Amino acid sequence: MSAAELRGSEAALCPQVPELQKTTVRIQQPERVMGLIRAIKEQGGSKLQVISDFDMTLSRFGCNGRRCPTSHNILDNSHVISEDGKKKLKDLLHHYYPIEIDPNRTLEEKRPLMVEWWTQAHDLLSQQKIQKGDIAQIVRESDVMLRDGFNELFDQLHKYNVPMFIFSAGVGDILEEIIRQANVFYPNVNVVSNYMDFDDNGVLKCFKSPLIHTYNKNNSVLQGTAYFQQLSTRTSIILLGDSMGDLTMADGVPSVENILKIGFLNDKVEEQRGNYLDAYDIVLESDETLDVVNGILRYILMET
Ligand SMILES: Nc1ccn([C@@H]2O[C@H](COP(=O)(O)O)[C@@H](O)[C@H]2O)c(=O)n1
Repeated sequence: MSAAELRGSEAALCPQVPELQKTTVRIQQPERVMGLIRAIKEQGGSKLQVISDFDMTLSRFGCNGRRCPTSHNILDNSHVISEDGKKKLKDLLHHYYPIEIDPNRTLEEKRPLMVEWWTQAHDLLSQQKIQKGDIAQIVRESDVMLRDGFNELFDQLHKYNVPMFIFSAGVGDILEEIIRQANVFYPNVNVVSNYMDFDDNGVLKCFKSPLIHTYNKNNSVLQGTAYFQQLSTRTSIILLGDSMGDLTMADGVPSVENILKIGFLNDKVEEQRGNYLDAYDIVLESDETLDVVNGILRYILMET
């Protein structure tokens, strides 16, 4: 259902979230979505947690017709990578990215190929003698942008003590630096991602395991992190993602009562729309903002 259709019907059920009438919003089951939002509000902020992907979900996919970099791309394009290294990393991207987003391949087919991509990219990066001390400058010099409205998102969650779990197949050291430089790395934010392993001289030697790629973002890589167990009372979840792999990010959470899945559909919109609408409760098409997420949170967290 388009936003225009929603405007005349189910949107009226939830006039408190006017952002749902944006033209970028698509919802297959509006009544279910409104029911979920109301149920999460009834449970209150003390029962809520947000689980989010980072690259192309909290960060922007594009700006003025140009692609914005992922946390891997930030490193790949930086001054610390040799020309030969840059070429090899770009070749990998051009080969594997179309596979990652191909709606005609199964996740079973994609998984081993994603392991190949990440492993080769991490090996190449580990040959580049990247210094830990260079990370802040690399991020500062990059074209990365967080989505419009990121300040309100992080500030609201911090203000109401809502835990935010960022589960990313990107590079943890880079994404942490991005949110640090944006001044929103609050104590309620926790990150699980691929982290670099530096030697005693602060030079990158390898990446720590487990390797997290787009399609293993689930319990299998969270074993050993006690994070979700500590949050067993947080039974309402808002999940934010941009790929079909992000849908399993909450699999390790015990006793989930309500989960609202919001998906950013950034690329190959026409081809992927059907799958996204089946999988996500709310789909945001080519929307570079966090307006809808902020609107829903404002409604849920506002004191009545
Ligand atoms: N060498 C690589 C590997 C992956 N990417 C992209 O990073 C994204 C990270 O995954 P999330 O699920 O956390 O968003 C992924 O979508 C890959 O396209 C890359 O740019 N370079």
